[in-house]
Amino acid sequence: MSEAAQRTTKAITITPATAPLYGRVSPPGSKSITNRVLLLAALASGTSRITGALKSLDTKLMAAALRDMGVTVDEPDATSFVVTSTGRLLPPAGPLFLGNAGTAMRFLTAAVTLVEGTVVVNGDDHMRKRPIGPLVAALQSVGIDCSDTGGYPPVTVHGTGAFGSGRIEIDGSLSSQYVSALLMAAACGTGPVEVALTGSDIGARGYVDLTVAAMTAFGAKVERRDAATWRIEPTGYRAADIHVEPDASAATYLWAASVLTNGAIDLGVEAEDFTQPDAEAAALIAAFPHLPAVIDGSQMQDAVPTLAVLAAFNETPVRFVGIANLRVKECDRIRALSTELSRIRPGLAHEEGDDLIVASDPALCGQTLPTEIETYSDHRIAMSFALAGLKIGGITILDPDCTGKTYPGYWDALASLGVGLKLRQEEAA
Ligand SMILES: O=C(O)C1=C[C@@H](OP(=O)(O)O)[C@@H](O)[C@H](O)C1
Ligand SMILES: C=C(OP(=O)(O)O)C(=O)O
Repeated sequence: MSEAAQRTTKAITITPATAPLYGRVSPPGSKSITNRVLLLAALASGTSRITGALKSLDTKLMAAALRDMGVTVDEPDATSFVVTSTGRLLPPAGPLFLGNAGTAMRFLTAAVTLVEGTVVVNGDDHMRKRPIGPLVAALQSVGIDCSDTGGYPPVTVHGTGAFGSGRIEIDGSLSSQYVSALLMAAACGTGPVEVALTGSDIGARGYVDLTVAAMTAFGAKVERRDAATWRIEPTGYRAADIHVEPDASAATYLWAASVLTNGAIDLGVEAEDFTQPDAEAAALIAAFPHLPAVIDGSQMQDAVPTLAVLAAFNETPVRFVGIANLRVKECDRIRALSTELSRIRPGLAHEEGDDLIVASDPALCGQTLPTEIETYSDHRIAMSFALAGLKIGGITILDPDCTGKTYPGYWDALASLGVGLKLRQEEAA
């Protein structure tokens, strides 16, 4: 956080919607796809043009890290990157700083094995609490000289300029990003690489599918041998021109705002046209206020905060299962959702193991319950609880700028739909 930001505290209070929300809001480009194609373009020799891209903190951190490794990343407009590279990453002058951008941190931890030299990959205080040990162990298992800090960042990698070849096993249960990271680096191997899952099944398989699709667009050859194994040929990557689809996780807030206010927000893209896993949440959101009694969040993890806040206004309670790895996202989201929902109304949500149960209370609509929502520097907590403010008076979101991680224009988007927002900015004590 900048020094100036540390001196001031910001908060936004949402005015409940008194009429259905109608209008057109285009979600920003997909964070997951943008950070994949930025890296793949950097690993390709030539010039790649990326349009429809997300410009947010997470993608700016990825772009900056690539520039630190000798890649030319131009930004001709608000939604484009033009990446020119030799296909080789050069040793950076200092540690790579990746904030709390999980995709940048995990993807680059594997990619910098392709650098001839030592690279330190680090993040902010929040990132240093997000596990990376399984990915480092997998890299070590194929002879890559790297180490983490007690299973967490910073990671130090002594790269040799190549990824090697053969079979690499990875426990992806904590993060599918570990799998994606290995797959993308593997195409730069000295021979075929086989990536095999160990441990329990991974959630968010849809993100691995995103990775394979992005790799293929840049000329890689990936064969899925079975549900837990991929074979990657040592093709390297060729430059490509890519148009990034809108962000499906960002779309969930707009879909939820539509159903909460009985409105119709036009996103300019249909749910079935997304390739990202969170688009699966569209059907559930459309079922509101008759959400099912149990929702398995494992394949739509980033939509769970949206769905959990929606569940507070559902006709019946909802249990969220398959969400254990929400504990190691930007914050412990299970704890954050339970705590902040119950801050609105005691007992509105609680944890049972790694399940989240939302009691649901449609009578909350129309009440005024002044509540300051702690957002834990988590963009999805901020964006999700803003939805509660559409139905309950007095909902204030603390540190609203944290939405800049993936959706800098979120508050402007709500305002453009006629949502009343009151900004409070105070000099920090
Ligand atoms: O691969 C990706 O782009 C992502 C994978 C998911 O993380 P994990 O696989 O770490 O759960 C998701 O939560 C994140 O927002 C983006
Ligand atoms: C978990 C998320 O992002 P990341 O893991 O890329 O930091 C997210 O965007 O919800």
